[in-house]
Amino acid sequence: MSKTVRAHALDVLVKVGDNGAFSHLLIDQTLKNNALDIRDQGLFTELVYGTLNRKLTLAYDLDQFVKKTGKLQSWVKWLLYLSFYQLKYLDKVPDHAVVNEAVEIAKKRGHQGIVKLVNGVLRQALRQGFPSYETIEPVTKRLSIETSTPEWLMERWIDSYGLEKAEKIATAQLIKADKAVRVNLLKMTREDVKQQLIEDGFEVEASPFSSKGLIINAGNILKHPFFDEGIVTIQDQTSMLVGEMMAVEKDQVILDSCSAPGGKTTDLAERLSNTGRVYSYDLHEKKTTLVDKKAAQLGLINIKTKAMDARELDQLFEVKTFDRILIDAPCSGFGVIRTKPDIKYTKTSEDVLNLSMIQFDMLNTIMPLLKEDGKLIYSTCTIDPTENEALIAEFLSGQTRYEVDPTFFTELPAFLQQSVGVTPFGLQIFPDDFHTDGFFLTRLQYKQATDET
Ligand SMILES: C[S@@+](CC[C@H](N)C(=O)[O-])C[C@H]1O[C@@H](n2cnc3c(N)ncnc32)[C@H](O)[C@@H]1O
Repeated sequence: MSKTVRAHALDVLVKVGDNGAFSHLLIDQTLKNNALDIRDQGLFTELVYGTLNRKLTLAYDLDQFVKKTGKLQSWVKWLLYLSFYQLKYLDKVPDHAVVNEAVEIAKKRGHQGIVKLVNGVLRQALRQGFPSYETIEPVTKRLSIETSTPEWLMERWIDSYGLEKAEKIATAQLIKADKAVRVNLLKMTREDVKQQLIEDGFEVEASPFSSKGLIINAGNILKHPFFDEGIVTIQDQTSMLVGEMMAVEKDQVILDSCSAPGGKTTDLAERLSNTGRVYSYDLHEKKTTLVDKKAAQLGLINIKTKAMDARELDQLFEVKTFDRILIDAPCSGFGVIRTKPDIKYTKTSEDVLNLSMIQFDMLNTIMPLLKEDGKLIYSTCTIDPTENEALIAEFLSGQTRYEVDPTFFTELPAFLQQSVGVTPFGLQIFPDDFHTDGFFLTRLQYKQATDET
C-alpha cells in the first residue's frame, strides 16, 4: 500500500526538524515524486508547515504528557507533534481519525511499546485538553511558547518594536498570507484576468499594492490555464510593490543584482514591455537558470542573466551605467516565516550581522553604477532594522553623494503612506499589517541640488 499523506508529512518533518533540511525543498520533492491528488497535496503542505511553524508550542504541550521527551526517538516525537497539531488547529480532521492514523504509523515504524505510548498520549490529551500558557513567566518565555518563536528572536522584536507589536508580529507569522498573483500585462489586462477568473469560480480582488496584482481569496490558481500560459505569476503583494516603485520607463537599462528565482526581474522586464534590458545576476548558474526559465515562460526577451557575485559587479560595468537598479538582498527572511518556518529556528543573531555586512558591501559596490538621474531600490523580505532602515542610515551617513528619494514616500499607494512602518530611511511592512509577507523597501538616488546649493 502506498504511503499516507501523514506518513509523507512525518518523513519531511523528521528530516527538517532534526536534521536541518529545508522544508520548502523537501515539500517540493515529495510532491514531485508522489502522485498525491490535489486535496492531499494541500493537506500534506498544511501538515508540514503547520506542525513546523508551531514546533515550540507543541513541544511544550508534549512535555505536559510525557516526562522525558528527550528520550523519545525523533520520529515518535514528531508523530506526536503532527498529531497534536491536527487535534488543536485543524477542524476538518476528526479526532478519532487523527489518533487512528498515528497508531497505524506507529505500528508500521515501531514496536508495541511505542504504539501504546502514542495511543495513550493522544487519548490523554483528548481527555484532559491542552495546557494554557497564561501563567508562564516571564512574558518573553510565554510569547515564545505561545507563538513558537525562539526567545532570542522574541526579545529582538520586543527591543526593536515594543512588546505589543512584537506579539502581533509573532502571532501573524502563524497565519497564512493572502495568496496573490501578478498579471502579465503584455498578455492581458488585470480586469480581463479578474473577470475570467471570477467566471471560472475563483474569488478574486484587485491588490492595493500594485496595478498588476490580484488577491486570490478562493480557487487553485496553479490548476488554471492562465498559470501555464504565463498570464499570471504567483508573487506576494509586497514583492509587486518593488516593480511599482521602480518607476520603469520603456527602453531603460536595469540592473537586478540578486535576481533568482526571477520574480522581480520578470516584473521589471514586463514593465519595459520587452524593450530595453534587464541585466540579472545571482551567485550561481543553477540560480540564474531559474530566471531564464521564468522569462521564457512569460515570453520575455529583454533579460540577460549571468552568474556573478553582486559585490563584484563594478568589475563588469562602468560607473553611472544603469537607469534603475534593484538590490533585492539576501537576508534573514524573518518576513517570510509563515512559508519557510524553519527560518525562525535556524537563523541566529550572528547570521543577521553577517548578512548586514554583505548587504552593506553590495550597496557600496553597486550604488555608483547608477546613472545621475537614476533610482535604486534596496529591498529585503525581513523585518530586522539591522538589515533595513539602520543599514540604510549607516550607508548614507558615511558619504555625501546619495540620499533617500523623498518622492518615494509620496509615490507610495496612499494606504501605505500612513502605515506604522514608515521611517526616514524606507518603508517596513510587517506581517501583521496587511496579510502580506514582512518586507522592507526604500529608494535611493544621487543627492538632488536644492535652491540654496
Ligand atoms: C531575496 S532573494 C532574491 C529574490 C529575487 N529578487 C526574486 O524576486 O525572485 C536573494 C538572492 O540573492 C542571491 N545572493 C546571495 N548572495 C549573493 C551575492 N553575493 N551576489 C549575488 N546574489 C547573491 C541569493 O542566491 C538569492 O537568490
